Amino acid sequence: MNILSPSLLSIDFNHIERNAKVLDEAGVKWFHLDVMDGTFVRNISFGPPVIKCIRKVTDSFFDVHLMINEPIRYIDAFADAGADMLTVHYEACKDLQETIDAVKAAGMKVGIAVNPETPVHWLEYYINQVDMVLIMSVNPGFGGQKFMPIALTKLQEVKALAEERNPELLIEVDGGITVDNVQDVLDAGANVVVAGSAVFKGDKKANIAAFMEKLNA
Ligand SMILES: O=C(CO)[C@H](O)[C@H](O)COP(=O)(O)O
Repeated sequence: MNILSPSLLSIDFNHIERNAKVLDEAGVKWFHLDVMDGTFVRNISFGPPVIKCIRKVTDSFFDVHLMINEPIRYIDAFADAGADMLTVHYEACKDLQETIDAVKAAGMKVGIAVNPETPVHWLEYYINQVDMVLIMSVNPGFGGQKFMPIALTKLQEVKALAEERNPELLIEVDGGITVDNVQDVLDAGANVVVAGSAVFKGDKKANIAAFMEKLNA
C-alpha cells in the first residue's frame, strides 16, 4: 500500500483546522511538515510551536522533514511537538550516526533525506538502521518547482539496496510530484509520495482522490 503525504507548505494556515479536517476526511493518513531554517535552505517555514498547534487538530502521522543544519539540536523539541518521524538531511548532519541514534532514543521513527546532487552509495551503511529514505526530486527550499528526473535513477538504486538489506524500508519522494508523473516515481520504487501544490491548488478533495486512485491501483 503506497502512502500520500501532502506537504503542508502549500496549505492555507489561516484555516488550518478546517483544512486538516478536509485531508482527514479525504483519507489522508500522513501530513508532511517541511521545517526550513533559512540556512540549510534559502527559506524559513515553521518549527515546533506551529507543529504543536497542528497536532491539536489531527491524529495523522506527522512526517517531519527537517531542512535545517545540525537537527540533533532540536530532536526533543520536535518529539514534544508531536512528530512521529523525523527525516534529517545527510548533507546537514556532522554526525549522521549520532543523529539517527538520537531520533530513535527520543521514540520517533527516523528517515534520511538526500538532495538531488548527492549520490546514494553511502546509504549502504545506514539503510538497515532507518525507517525511511527521502529522495528529493527538487532542490529543497520551495514548493511548486519542476520535478527533476535524476530522482528516478536514485529511487531505483535505493529500491535495489532496500530489497537486499531492508525490505520494509519506506522510500519517499518529494518535489514536483503531480497526478501525471506519480506513476513514474511509483514504478521507480517510491512507496511514499509527497505532494504540495498538486494537492492544495484547486479542489483538494478531487486532487487527493486522483492521487489515491494511482497510489492504490
Ligand atoms: O520539501 C519541499 C520543498 O523543499 C516540499 O515538500 C516540496 O517541494 C513539495 O512541494 P511541491 O509538491 O509543490 O513541489
